[in-house]
Parts: sequence; C-alpha cells; structure tokens
Amino acid sequence: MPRSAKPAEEQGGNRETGCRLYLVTPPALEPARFADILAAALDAGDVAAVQLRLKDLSDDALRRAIDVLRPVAQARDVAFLLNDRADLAKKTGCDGAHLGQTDGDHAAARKLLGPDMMLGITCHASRHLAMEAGELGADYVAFGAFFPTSTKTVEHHAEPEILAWWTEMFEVPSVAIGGINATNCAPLVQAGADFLAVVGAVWNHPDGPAAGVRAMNEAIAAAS
Ligand SMILES: Cc1ncc(COP(=O)(O)OP(=O)(O)O)c(N)n1
Ligand SMILES: Cc1ncsc1CCOP(=O)(O)O
Ligand SMILES: [Mg+2]
Repeated sequence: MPRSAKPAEEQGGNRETGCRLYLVTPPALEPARFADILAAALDAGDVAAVQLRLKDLSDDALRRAIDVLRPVAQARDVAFLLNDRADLAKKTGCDGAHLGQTDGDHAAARKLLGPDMMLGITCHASRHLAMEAGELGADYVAFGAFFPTSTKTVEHHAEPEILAWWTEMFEVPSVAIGGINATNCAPLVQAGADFLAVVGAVWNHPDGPAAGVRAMNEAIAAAS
C-alpha cells in the first residue's frame, strides 16, 4: 500500500509476513500539540501510514491540521492519508485518502487521485465490497471491525477468515481495523493482513504512544 513508505525490511520491520502498522489519529486532537506526540510515536518503530481522521471540522481547520501533521509523517517516509475527503487530500499534498461506503463516489475519487495517490476503501466484512473496491483500483481494502472498539460505533463484524480468503485470491493489500491491540492481533497477522490499523492500542496505551507502537510491532513480529 503506502507508496511513499519504505518497505518493511528497510525499516527493520516485520520481514516474514510484511504485516505493518497503520496509525489512525485519535478522534480529537490539537494539531501543534499532537505533532510532537505523533513524531514520538513514529520514531518508536515501524509505521507504514498515518490516517488523519477528524470529524465535523471546517475545511480551514482540517487544512490547518494537515499542514501541521502531514510533514511530520512525510519527513519520516510514512504515508499520510486523509479520512473521508479525496478532494482535500489532493489539494493539500496528502499521499492519499481513505473512503468508507458512504463517503462519495469511489470511482470518481480514484480518477481524482490519479495513479500516484493512494485510495483505501472500507469493505466492512463483505467479499463483494472488497472485490468491487479492488476492481475500481483501490490501493487497499479495509476489513473490520474485528474486535469490540470504543473508538467508533460499528455495525459490521469481520472474522480473520476474510483476510485469509482475500490474501489467497487477490494481490491488493488488506487492512484490518477495529479493536486491534498487541494481545489480540496474532490471528489477523496469521490470516495475512498486510496492515493493522489502530487507534486506541497506540494513542491510549498506558505507557504512551511510543510504547504502543513498540508493543504492536513486537506482537506483529511474534505472530509472523
Ligand atoms: C484503515 C481504515 N479502515 C476503515 C476505516 C473506516 O472508514 P469509514 O467506514 O468511512 O468510517 P470513518 O472512519 O469515516 O468513521 C478507516 N477510517 N480506516
Ligand atoms: C475507524 C474505525 N473503523 C472501523 S473500527 C474503527 C475504529 C478503530 O479504532 P480502534 O483501533 O481504537 O478500535
Ligand atoms: Mg468515512
């Protein structure tokens, strides 16, 4: 997936499976303060991508957050994606966008982003949605939620089996999301997830986000 991110082997990441960590930002943040927190997290270990996920912000506020946080990720060769907004991702130098099933026309977004920007698509627990996303040129398909989560109210529950099926059938990378932490991630890694997307496991880690990144990478490596 992340086209501008270094391969796992160059990052000292998880060579066996290639499974890598994908950080989604907390639901609320103050950009200047969060920039330091993000930098510390990214400096703690291998991270393939960061997704800025802020809801109900004006375009101006979103642009301010992007302008502060995007360079923190990109300076470290970590891809920076924007949640929900392909248009703003394109205008603001992001590496791509993540769109859900109600976040507009995926084909139009693919066209807008062009071949050099990434498009990730939520597919819940649906093989059909994933095949549609793959056909229209998604750079990754995201399945979930795999576990209970307090970050978002979720309506779909996915099982590791869908990752195994996808990996066996298609080459488009898969992302697993939803309640994933260092203790429960092994079956997802073993089922072939290319990326584990997490919020709480890193930003709410009791010893801080850097410890959260280390714990996730250790767990991914142990499961590989
Ligand atoms: C990597 C990744 N996977 C899934 C989602 C969920 O996207 P969506 O269904 O559009 O829900 P919101 O995140 O917009 O609430 C995601 N953001 N990232
Ligand atoms: C954005 C999103 N989409 C499905 S579950 C989820 C929240 C993931 O957060 P956490 O890793 O804290 O469960
Ligand atoms: Mg969305």
